[in-house]
Parts: sequence; structure tokens; C-alpha cells
Amino acid sequence: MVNVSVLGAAGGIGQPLSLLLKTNEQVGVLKLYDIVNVPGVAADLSHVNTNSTVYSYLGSEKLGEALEGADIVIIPAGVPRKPGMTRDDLFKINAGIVRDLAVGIAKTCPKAFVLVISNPVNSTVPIVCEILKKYGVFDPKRVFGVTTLDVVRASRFIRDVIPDVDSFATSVPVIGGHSGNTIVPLLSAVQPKVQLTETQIEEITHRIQFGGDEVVKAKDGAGSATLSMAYAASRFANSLIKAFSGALVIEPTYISLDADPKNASIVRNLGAGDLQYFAVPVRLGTNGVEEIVPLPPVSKFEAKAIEVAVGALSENIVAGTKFVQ
Ligand SMILES: NC(=O)C1=CN([C@@H]2O[C@H](COP(=O)(O)OP(=O)(O)OC[C@H]3O[C@@H](n4cnc5c(N)ncnc54)[C@H](O)[C@@H]3O)[C@@H](O)[C@H]2O)C=CC1
Ligand SMILES: O=C([O-])CC(=O)C(=O)O
Repeated sequence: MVNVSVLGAAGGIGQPLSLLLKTNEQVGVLKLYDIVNVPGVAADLSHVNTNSTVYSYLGSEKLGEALEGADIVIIPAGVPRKPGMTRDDLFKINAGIVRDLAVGIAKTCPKAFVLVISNPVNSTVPIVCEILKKYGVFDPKRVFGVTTLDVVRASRFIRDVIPDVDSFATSVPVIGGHSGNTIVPLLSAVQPKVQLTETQIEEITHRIQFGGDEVVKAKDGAGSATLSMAYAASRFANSLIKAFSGALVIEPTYISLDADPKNASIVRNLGAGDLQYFAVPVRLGTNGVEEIVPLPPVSKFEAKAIEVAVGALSENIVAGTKFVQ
């Protein structure tokens, strides 16, 4: 049985994510933490007749209790975008929120697997890693930026163009980061293979990179993706939980490349250069990242996209790292 703590559980992502986690029978304890409204969310969820027990923790003085015994900590705490904002505009508020939560993790459950959803993921993951380093408890195999929504969108958007594709069974490696042109879908490596024209490749790539903006615009001031994000985060958490019991599971995720220095060199040779963090497909296991899955050679179009991504990503990583150091 796995103990999961959700930090920011009363929010737009936190609520449906907690519901989806409540339906996973491998979850024994589900701890919900927020600074508002969380007792009601927990009371509501606790009536769902799966075997896990739900607990609620309201306010920062309860953070330690919320993290006690956690195997997996999922962080959707923080503010979402409004139209006209970039994810980087969220740094001002979310960097401090994520830093304080990471301190709690370092002190209370340093061995937990940490799944970071709060934006800007390109910077919040370095923040979590730097805090864990400060406390001497950093394990690069255990901290994940959740980029699953990019992968979910990629397989769905391909079906919008080629209707006989089974979206659920289609896997698209998406590498780089999680914002605009730092998101690099490798459409040349879609499995099962699909035939796309150059124009389709350009259009689908752009849509995956800016899919978040579609939702922000449609919600018109009421936030960003929450339901598809909850689905994506629960898919990642479920994959990790499956991997604990020996299943072969591969998911792309934004990690410190120190998690697998040997295979990191393959990613570096693809164009990631000396970046410390990059989204890559990883094989998950009992230790978290078991290995970075080697990627096939990329197309010219993808190589150019990686080049563009690296510049922006590098700035985001420096911002996150400097914030803590
Ligand atoms: N990684 C990804 O692919 C995606 C990331 N996001 C990001 O997820 C974050 C959350 O989005 P939503 O759930 O829509 O926002 P929301 O505003 O609906 O919910 C955020 C929750 O965090 C809570 N919170 C704020 N400060 C906190 C603290 N110090 N400790 C604990 N909880 C705290 C709030 O009370 C609220 O309940 C945003 O930063 C958003 O940009 C959103 C979609 C996709
Ligand atoms: O667009 C946003 O701000 C939220 C997000 O990360 C996404 O939907 O991919």
C-alpha cells in the first residue's frame, strides 16, 4: 500500500486529482493539505467506497503532519495563469510556495517521491532539488516535473488530424521543458508510427507547445487546465505505483539529468548540451528513475526545436536554482 500526500488539494487540479487517486486501490492513505477549504474536500472524498483512508490538513502549521509517512508527494499548490500571462509570470508567487513545501518534504519525508505540477515547472523542479540538496537529502531519481499533460495532449491532437489513430494507445515522446517552445514533441518517434505531412508536423507541434494557452483563453480568467491535468498527474502517479510492483512503465518527465548520468549523455548529444534538467522518457521502478530511455535520432525540424528550447530552458533553470542558492 502506498501513502500519498497532495499539497494544494483543494484547488482546481487538487480536487479531481485527489478523486482519481482515491480510485486507485494501491493507495492506502490519502493526505490532503491546503491553506483553504480542504476539510470539506476530504469529507466529501472520504465517502467514496474504496479502501484508502482520507485525512485533511488545513494551514501551514499542519504541513509536517500532512507529510508524515508519505511515499509520494504531489504538488499542485500555487496560482494558475490568466489570459496574457506566461508560466514564467507565475514564478514570483509560486517559487516561494514550492520552496516552503520542499523544506517540509526535506524535514519530514526526505525519501518520498516528489511530483511537481506547480508552474513554471521548468523552474519549480530546480527549486525543489536545490532545497533537498541544501538539507543533504537530494536523490535525483525521486524528483519529477509532471509533463504528462504534454504527452496526453500530443497523442490526442494527433487523433484530431488522423481520426483512425487510437489516441490512448499512441505514445509520443515529448522532451525539453514545460512551457511554449521549450516543449519539444518528437513526432518522428510516435508509436505506433504515423504518417504526417510537414505542414501537419508544424501545426501539431505548435498546438502541443501552446495547448495550455487554448485552455487559459477558453477559461477566460477562471484559470488554466485542471481536469486534463488531474488526469495526466494521476496517470503519472499510477505509473509510478505500478512500477513499484515491478511493471515495466515508461513516462516522459522533467528531471535532473543526474538521475542517470550514463544515458544523459545521449540526451546531451541530441542537443541538450550541459543543461542540468530536461524532460525525457524514463523507465520507472522501485527507486524512481531506473533509466533514461535512449531516444532515436531526431529529425532536422526536431533538432531545430531542441536548439530553440535549450535557450529558454537554460534561463528558467538558472532562475530556479538562484532563487534557492
Ligand atoms: N504541470 C502542468 O502541466 C500544469 C501545471 N499547472 C499549474 O498547477 C498549479 C495549480 O493550478 P490550479 O489547481 O488550477 O490552481 P488553483 O488556484 O485552482 O489551486 C491551487 C491551490 O493551491 C493552494 N495553495 C496556494 N498556496 C498554497 C500553499 N502555500 N500551500 C498549500 N496550498 C496552497 C490554493 O489554496 C489552491 O487551493 C498552477 O501553478 C498551474 O499553473 C496547471 C496545469 C498544468
Ligand atoms: O497553461 C498553463 O498555464 C497550465 C499548464 O501548464 C498547461 O495547461 O500545460
